[in-house]
Amino acid sequence: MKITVIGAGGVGGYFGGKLAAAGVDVSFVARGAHLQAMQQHGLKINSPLGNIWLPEVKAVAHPAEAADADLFIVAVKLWDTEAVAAQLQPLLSGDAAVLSLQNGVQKDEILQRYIPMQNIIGGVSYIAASIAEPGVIHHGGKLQKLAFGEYGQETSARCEAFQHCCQLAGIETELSDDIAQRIWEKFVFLVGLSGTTSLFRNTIGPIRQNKEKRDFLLQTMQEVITVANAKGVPLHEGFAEHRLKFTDTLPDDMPSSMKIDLDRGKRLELPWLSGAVVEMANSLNIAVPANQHIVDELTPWVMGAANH
Ligand SMILES: NC(=O)C1=CN([C@@H]2O[C@H](COP(=O)(O)OP(=O)(O)OC[C@H]3O[C@@H](n4cnc5c(N)ncnc54)[C@H](OP(=O)(O)O)[C@@H]3O)[C@@H](O)[C@H]2O)C=CC1
Ligand SMILES: CC(C)(CO)C(=O)C(=O)O
Repeated sequence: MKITVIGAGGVGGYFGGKLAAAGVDVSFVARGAHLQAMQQHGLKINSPLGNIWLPEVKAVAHPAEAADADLFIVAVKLWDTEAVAAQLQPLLSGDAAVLSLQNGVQKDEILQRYIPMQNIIGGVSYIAASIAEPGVIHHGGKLQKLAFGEYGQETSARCEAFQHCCQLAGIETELSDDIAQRIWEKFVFLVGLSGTTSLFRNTIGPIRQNKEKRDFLLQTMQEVITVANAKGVPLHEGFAEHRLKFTDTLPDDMPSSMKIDLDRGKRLELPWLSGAVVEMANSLNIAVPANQHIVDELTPWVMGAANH
């Protein structure tokens, strides 16, 4: 299977790098200093699961330069989804697949504006990773899992082929027959973690150890469940507690990707995270005060520090 990874940052650089290290044919679409570094020195991944150095990787500036892929993995920030979808539109032929590993419950709707539904595979990624410096990915903790699957279909040869590649690379995978549900399940946890770590400007450890902040984290996740249920996505009330227990298994120093963006003065994915919860809740006449508070407090930073 030939794979083109668009966005070689925390998610794309890590998972693409692991696949390339296992011998899978991977091309990376990157930009700026990161692209230059990858072209000159390859890609490094520093990970508690073992460091990787790929001295030579295929790194290009545009998906058209790596268009003969069976699978395109989208791993740019949500701000860039639409631009990438437009770049991909003329390149897709036959059953070439597009798999977004981005966060949130709206990414595939954005892709669908440009890409036929039959080309889209649903997916979700669990990892804490970021670009440490151009050409270098830092993986924090040991979490590294992908769930993916066809929408409305049990499985497919292309999903099975990708699962095989992930298995070769030692990536934990779940080939899901209900990927829409898995995306919402991740959304519950993600909105809690991204909202609280950014709001309190801290990693998960001190937040979950403080009763007030822990309660706030739980409430944030409960609100997502209320919205999900109102939209017909079945998540039981106890699921927030379940996810809170999951956060207890994470390393103390784990941030969220949005907290890292906040620290680095970059744009925040807030509009698709707590922002989306508030928007959906408003249209359903539901109160989501915890998520509203997160949105109110972080909105001044949403376009990055330079615009604050
Ligand atoms: N980081 C994490 O731990 C996790 C992140 N996610 C989600 O995954 C998605 C990606 O996040 P993350 O990996 O953190 O993002 P990063 O910012 O680390 O990486 C994205 C990379 O893509 C580049 N890029 C953007 N647009 C293009 C383009 N058109 N062509 C080529 N390169 C491009 C960016 O460049 P530039 O910097 O110049 O914009 C950047 O280098 C997000 O939706 C995030 O929420 C999900 C799970 C975990
Ligand atoms: C919560 C986490 C770390 C889990 O993968 C994540 O998706 C993110 O911070 O973007």
